[in-house]
Amino acid sequence: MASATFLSTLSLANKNYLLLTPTHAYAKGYTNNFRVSNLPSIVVRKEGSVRSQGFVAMQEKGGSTLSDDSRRKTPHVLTVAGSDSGAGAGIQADLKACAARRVYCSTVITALTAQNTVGVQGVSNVPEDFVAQQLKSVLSDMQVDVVKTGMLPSVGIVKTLCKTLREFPVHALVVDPVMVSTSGDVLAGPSILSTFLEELLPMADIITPNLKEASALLNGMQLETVDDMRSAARLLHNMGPKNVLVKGGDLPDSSDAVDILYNGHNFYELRSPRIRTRNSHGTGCSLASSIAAEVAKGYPMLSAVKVAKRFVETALDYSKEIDIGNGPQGPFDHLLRLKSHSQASHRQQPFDPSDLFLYAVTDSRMNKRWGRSIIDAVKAAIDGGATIIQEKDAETKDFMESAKACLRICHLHGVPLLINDRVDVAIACDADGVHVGQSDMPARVARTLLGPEKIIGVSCKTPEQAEQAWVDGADYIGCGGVYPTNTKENNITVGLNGLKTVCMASKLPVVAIGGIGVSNARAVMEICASNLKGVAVVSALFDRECVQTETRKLHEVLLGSNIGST
Ligand SMILES: Nc1ncnc2c1ncn2[C@@H]1O[C@H](COP(=O)(O)OP(=O)(O)OP(=O)(O)O)[C@@H](O)[C@H]1O
Ligand SMILES: Cc1ncc(CO)c(N)n1
Ligand SMILES: [Mg+2]
Repeated sequence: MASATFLSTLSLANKNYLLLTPTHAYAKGYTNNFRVSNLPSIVVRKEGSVRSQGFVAMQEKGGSTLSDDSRRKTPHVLTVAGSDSGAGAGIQADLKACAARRVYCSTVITALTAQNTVGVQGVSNVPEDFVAQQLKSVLSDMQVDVVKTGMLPSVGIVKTLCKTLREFPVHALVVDPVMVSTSGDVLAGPSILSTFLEELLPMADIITPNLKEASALLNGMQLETVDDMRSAARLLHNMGPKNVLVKGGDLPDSSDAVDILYNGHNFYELRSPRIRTRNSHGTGCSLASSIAAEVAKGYPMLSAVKVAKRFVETALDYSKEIDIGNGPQGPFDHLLRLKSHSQASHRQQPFDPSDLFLYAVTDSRMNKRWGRSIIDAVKAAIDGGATIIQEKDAETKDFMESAKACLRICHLHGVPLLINDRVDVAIACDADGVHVGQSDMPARVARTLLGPEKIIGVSCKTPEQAEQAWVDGADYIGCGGVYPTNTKENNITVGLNGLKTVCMASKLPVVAIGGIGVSNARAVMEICASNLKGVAVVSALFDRECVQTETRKLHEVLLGSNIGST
């Protein structure tokens, strides 16, 4: 480990990183973005985005390998909420959701509720000074990344919380402004509204009201349509939180579960099919805790909300058969059936759209032609500056072997590995995700199989396909062929215009593909769409004698352009 006052520029593959120790991160003022007090180190990318150093094994300037795996920080959420004796919502839901998302969760209990599937039979608030004592116990000792609030039943408790948070600042604050349970019982009365609005909301990184709560915060405004939800999100954003998620679980006559996320610049309409189930008690608490969990892992807010929503949807789907209690709303299952999904507490590599910068797609025929193994090809591409790798077309048996070997190399260098088409191979080797074409398994089905956090890319040629990719939960779009190519037979060329049309039509990040190389990469970038994040290449890297040299040349061209920087 580098010395405590060490600050240096590291070169990893062709990327430059700054290695900052905790001392320096504080000194540099990065603590607002990332809580680093017991992180051994953080990596700050050249472009400025900050990442926790989860899987680090990197080459230091002097040549020694830093391996911090054993000192990895556990992501930590503190929930400040009420207990639900039925254990579907409140503290109990938060603990289960965080456990399912593999994040540590500590608890400050604000109230006890006697509650079941019928409704809330009683509430007993925890005395204010004892809430303060619990907060201090946790925050003064444990390294909390994110505080998530649920039921805050009195003005005194809200004020105590705000005061304590000013004393012990954390990386992020997720506020679920719980007021009324779905059964209609009051959990926090109207008297707390003004303190919520004046003190708590302005401190929040995100607030997650349901329709009734959004209406209560907005003086009884009627909310019945998705447009109303957008207006509410904008008005709530004016009250100070950085992000607003208006949840539409209770939207009448909607076949989809629609939520609106607004960050002050963009609206994101997040849709998932409405799961027909009685077991939906606690969805709100679980969603907010899952958002907190993903933010604690280092996800940006939009990704955190998307992953959290997918998790709630999957859990609802898996809970349809549960039969607990006699009331109208049963609890859902956070853990039991979800265990089949990846057990990792850290994603090896949270998806960052800038990873699409130089996207290398391997090709077994070309490797054969040039007498190199796929492993050598991947190593050379990464050494040349490739930022993401997609492994393509091989027989299953070889594919598994080579995918595992490539994964090790990729992860050593912080480069994600995606598998082309084969969701089964991606699952079997725990790759970072898949890329599917229009005639492959639909992205929505791939998402169900892969779980909420894996990366899914979809090939799209039209705005309609791009829209479907978003609806299906894809993370990025591959658009092309931009130019004619020999790699893919009978592939329709969309040209620069087609590429631009798809970029303009979608909020998803886009990588351009098809006939791109050193000579024309610049022209591709110059279409200047802010969501065009990079180029994907096959022949220009792998149908050449020296993969590393070709990758490096392309890397230089891309660096010289303004790709992804707008
Ligand atoms: N039947 C459903 N199918 C799919 N998603 C749903 C369903 N019901 C709710 N959701 C989703 O669950 C999340 C929580 O939303 P909801 O509106 O239910 O919150 P809430 O009313 O605060 O929940 P709670 O029941 O815990 O009070 C949202 O992302 C919403 O879209
Ligand atoms: C304790 C508690 N918190 C939150 C909710 C909202 O679902 C609930 N029903 N109970
Ligand atoms: Mg609800």
